[in-house]
Amino acid sequence: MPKLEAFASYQKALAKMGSITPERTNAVTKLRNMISTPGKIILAPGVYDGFSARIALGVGFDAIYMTGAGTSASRIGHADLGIANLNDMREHAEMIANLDASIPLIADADTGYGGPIMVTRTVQQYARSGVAALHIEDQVQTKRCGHLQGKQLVPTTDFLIRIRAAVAARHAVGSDIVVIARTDALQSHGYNEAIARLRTALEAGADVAFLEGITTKEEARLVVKDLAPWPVLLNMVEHGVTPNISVDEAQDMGFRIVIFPFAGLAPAYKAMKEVYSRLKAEGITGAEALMTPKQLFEASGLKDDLEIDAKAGGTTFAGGV
Ligand SMILES: C[C@](O)(C(=O)O)[C@H](CC(=O)O)C(=O)O
Repeated sequence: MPKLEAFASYQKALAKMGSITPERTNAVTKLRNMISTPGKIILAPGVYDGFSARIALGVGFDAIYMTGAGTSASRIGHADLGIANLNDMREHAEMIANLDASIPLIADADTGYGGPIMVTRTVQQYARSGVAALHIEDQVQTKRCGHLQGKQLVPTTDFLIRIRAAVAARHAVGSDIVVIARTDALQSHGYNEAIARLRTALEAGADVAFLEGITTKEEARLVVKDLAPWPVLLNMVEHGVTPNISVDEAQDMGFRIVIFPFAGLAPAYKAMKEVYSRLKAEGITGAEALMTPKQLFEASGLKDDLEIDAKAGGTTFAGGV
């Protein structure tokens, strides 16, 4: 391969890993372009760690979604109760965003992890880490999953302060990161209050609205209509409080983004539980249908890594692995 061509391909491999900036800007721009494409719906499956992200990236989606619930479960082994902090979430998001920096990562940012100064740090750190969009909500700091009972909210003014801080923060770092305003007000304050909160947040500069815990298809249709022309995200937590709405249905309703937070975590739980239980009971995993170690590593970017090593002139893996 001529030297220049080899260098370009080396740069491309590095860019894919997020080591240089153009692809990162692309992910945000790409996401913004998709959001502004009329009729387009962005489907983002939930990923909760590097492996699930690799698998989703391999299947190929417009974007991927880093679930806070899944991050909490996989990174710190806790339920979604506001236990994962900014550092846990940001580090996780940075790793995931840079597995393939050309695919936009939408990441959960919970409450923004404190007052306006913390929200500013959150947005700036997420943006610098390569995250393309983040959502900030109006629950109290000791938050809980939006599909659990007993949620408590901050007053609208405090929610607005969070959103204002988020919008100002992205300008300050020269980022175009997409700010998604999420309200959890539906459960305790009702539909009208929830819509009013979202409208205020959008008027303050948020790009996308997220009504958490939609309980009926009628409500789903209504939120899109009531907030038009602003883009609205649908959180498709299966077996939570929201009825099952397929991607096609969500598109017909006019949603612009749909996330399936537990698309990876729920089946992973079931599969692991079964195999661990079989191992304990029978002394064998029964893994006949599972992959070889090499195939598993290929799912984790083995080929890309070997290519980087070889292109840089490394000889460690020259004989194959
Ligand atoms: C979207 C969400 O914030 C997440 O962490 O993925 C959760 C999902 C869940 O715990 O059901 C939420 O809806 O609060």
